[in-house]
Amino acid sequence: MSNLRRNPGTPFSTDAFEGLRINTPAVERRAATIPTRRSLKKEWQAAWLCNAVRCIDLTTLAGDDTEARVARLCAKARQPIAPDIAEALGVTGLTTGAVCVYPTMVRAAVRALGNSGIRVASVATGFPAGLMPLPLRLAEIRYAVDEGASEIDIVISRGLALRGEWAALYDEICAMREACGPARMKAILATGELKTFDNVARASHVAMQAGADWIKTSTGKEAANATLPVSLVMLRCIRDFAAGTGIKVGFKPAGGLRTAKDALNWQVLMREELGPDWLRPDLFRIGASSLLGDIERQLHHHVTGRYAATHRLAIA
Ligand SMILES: O=C[C@H](O)COP(=O)(O)O
Repeated sequence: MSNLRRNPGTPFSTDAFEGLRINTPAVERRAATIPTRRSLKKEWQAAWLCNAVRCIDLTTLAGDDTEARVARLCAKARQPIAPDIAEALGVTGLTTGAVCVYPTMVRAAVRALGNSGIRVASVATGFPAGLMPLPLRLAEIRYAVDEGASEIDIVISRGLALRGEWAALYDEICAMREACGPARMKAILATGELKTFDNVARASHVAMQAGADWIKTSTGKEAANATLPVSLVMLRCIRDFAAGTGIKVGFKPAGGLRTAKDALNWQVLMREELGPDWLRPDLFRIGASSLLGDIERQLHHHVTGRYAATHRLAIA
């Protein structure tokens, strides 16, 4: 995975989204075709599922998180599928892309992951609501980076987006990007709270202009999480931003992704909208706390012809 790719950002400009009007029925029609576009069978399906594992931000963001739970999660990130299944698939060295935790759990994750190369992502900026004074949100980013996080998942101020205060939103995200220092930044738009696709598109552009390395749909705590239509809107913005600036920004759907079929659908969407470059972990992450179990189940079925007993799939 490249450590070098960063989005340097661009000056703030409303040109990219001023006259923008998203055609909602067209977005919904196109998104509805995604699950039907490719029939991924047998070896192909197994390969795509292994790629999904590589791109997972294996997540625990619960009020009762403990260092012991984070250590178990990290063990799962290091060995996401059972060794016998990995061997039968001819896959070696498979890990998840990152683990994603609260700031106070970063140190435990760094310790548990050692020199595995798996990145530690931390949410910050008053996740999930972001309703804290800006200096405190920036201090939280710095704390997580000091603890060892190499990726920071910030939440945007939904109020600024809902009021159309795009320049103020840009300034805030720029300050967050600066506070991240060397850590790469994912900007969570919380699309379920932005009301319209037009707002989702505008917030996507503003976050990319402000230097987000990935744009991310949801915290997993909103009433509406990642959907294919909202993802399609964000991917079209990523495509336009890349066309206009030459800068490739990554995408992270998150929240409510639980099934192997979800993992396949989102990869098909990425492939169709942005091409194969965007199927690598430096440009694509799937944020999920309970997706890996079903992927493992499907891989087990692929190898053995039967589904594994639940106790074999103890976590995630
Ligand atoms: O960033 C990741 C999300 O919090 C995960 O949401 P989830 O628990 O619905 O998978």
